Amino acid sequence: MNSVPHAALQQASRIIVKVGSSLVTDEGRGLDHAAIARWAAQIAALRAMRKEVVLVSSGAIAEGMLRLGFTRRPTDIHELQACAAVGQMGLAQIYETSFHGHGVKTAQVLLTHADLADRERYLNARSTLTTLLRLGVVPIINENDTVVTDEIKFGDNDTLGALVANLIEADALVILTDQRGLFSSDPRKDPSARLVAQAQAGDPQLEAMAGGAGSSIGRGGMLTKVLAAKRAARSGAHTIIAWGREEDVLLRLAGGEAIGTQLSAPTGRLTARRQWMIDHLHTTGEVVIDAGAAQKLTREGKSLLPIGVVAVRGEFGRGQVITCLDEAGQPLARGLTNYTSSEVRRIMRHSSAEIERILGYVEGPELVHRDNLVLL
Ligand SMILES: Nc1ncnc2c1ncn2[C@@H]1O[C@H](COP(=O)(O)OP(=O)(O)O)[C@@H](O)[C@H]1O
Ligand SMILES: N[C@@H](CCC(=O)OP(=O)(O)O)C(=O)O
Repeated sequence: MNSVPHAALQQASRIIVKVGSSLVTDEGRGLDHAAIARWAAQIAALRAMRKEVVLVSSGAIAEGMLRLGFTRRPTDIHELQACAAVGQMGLAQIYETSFHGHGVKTAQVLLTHADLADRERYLNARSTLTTLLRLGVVPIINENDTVVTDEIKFGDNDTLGALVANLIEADALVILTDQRGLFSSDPRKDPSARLVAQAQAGDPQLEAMAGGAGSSIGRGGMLTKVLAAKRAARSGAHTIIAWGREEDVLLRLAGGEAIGTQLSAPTGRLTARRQWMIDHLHTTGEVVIDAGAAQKLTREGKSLLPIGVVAVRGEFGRGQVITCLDEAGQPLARGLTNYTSSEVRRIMRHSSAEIERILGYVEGPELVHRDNLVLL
């Protein structure tokens, strides 16, 4: 056991756990009920510690191949999609059953890269996932293989895990795989390979160490995991790569034990988000706010509510960066808007309690939440 503590999971309150195909399907032999039951028990225990967990599970294609009698991975994309559709039924069923035993509800969420590239869908996916978490549900995510073609396909679920970590601003991404972590070279090929216990996510040396998938079941190998860690770090999430069959791996990580490889994010989440907004030089929309709202934003660290808005300039969509100006036209802040320009024109000068009556729905009481706001 490594004596250096891994604080990432101990301190995390929102965690993405990704499990690879070879683990889930016992190297393609079929869904590994015992292993899945162990992860479900651990995730239920993490939830009892008030940690929110999202599970990204691969294995649909491998399980579908088995169920449909393919002995080799099909090369035809539609056969692969058919396998994924069949196998996904098995995944949904086994996760639902395994978590049910612990009184935990699960939800199936199938996503494509295009869903997260489109701002509107991105925001919807984010709202759905955070709502599920708030309701105490464990979302089980996989790629929506049925509708993807090569160019819009997530190459792998490691990337999907990182995108989801970015999407809901998770604190940690745990990638469970069939090796004990990242080694200095592929341990299947190099018996002298050494485990890397800790490194900075994004360190270019890691990419040189990581090779492709060592089995015919997995897809991305270690390279996609190292790149996923780099991507997750952009929103401040630390990544841990560990062996999924390690006893009580999630619970021990949550206890601060060093298991596998920790790839730390160099900057905090808010710094990264705020940097992104500051970098956003050209905003298409502006809102003019009254003196009271300006005071709340600049002096009291509060969110911007629709009641403080006196004018809307330009057109903007939900989730876009807008500039907040005072009544003299001085830019005060920039932030991500929860409402479109036409919605703001209808709800400005109204209290947040009136939003539902005016629009028929509520995206949130704030026009720009404090966490999504940067002062200029
Ligand atoms: N530097 C490395 N350290 C550890 N494993 C590596 C390395 N380079 C390549 N690999 C291979 O990556 C494989 C894990 O990736 P993959 O097969 O895609 O698993 P998963 O299905 O869990 O995503 C390992 O079995 C191993 O053979
Ligand atoms: N959506 C695919 C995921 C494929 C994939 O990324 O596999 P892996 O490299 O094992 O995580 C499936 O469920 O089979």
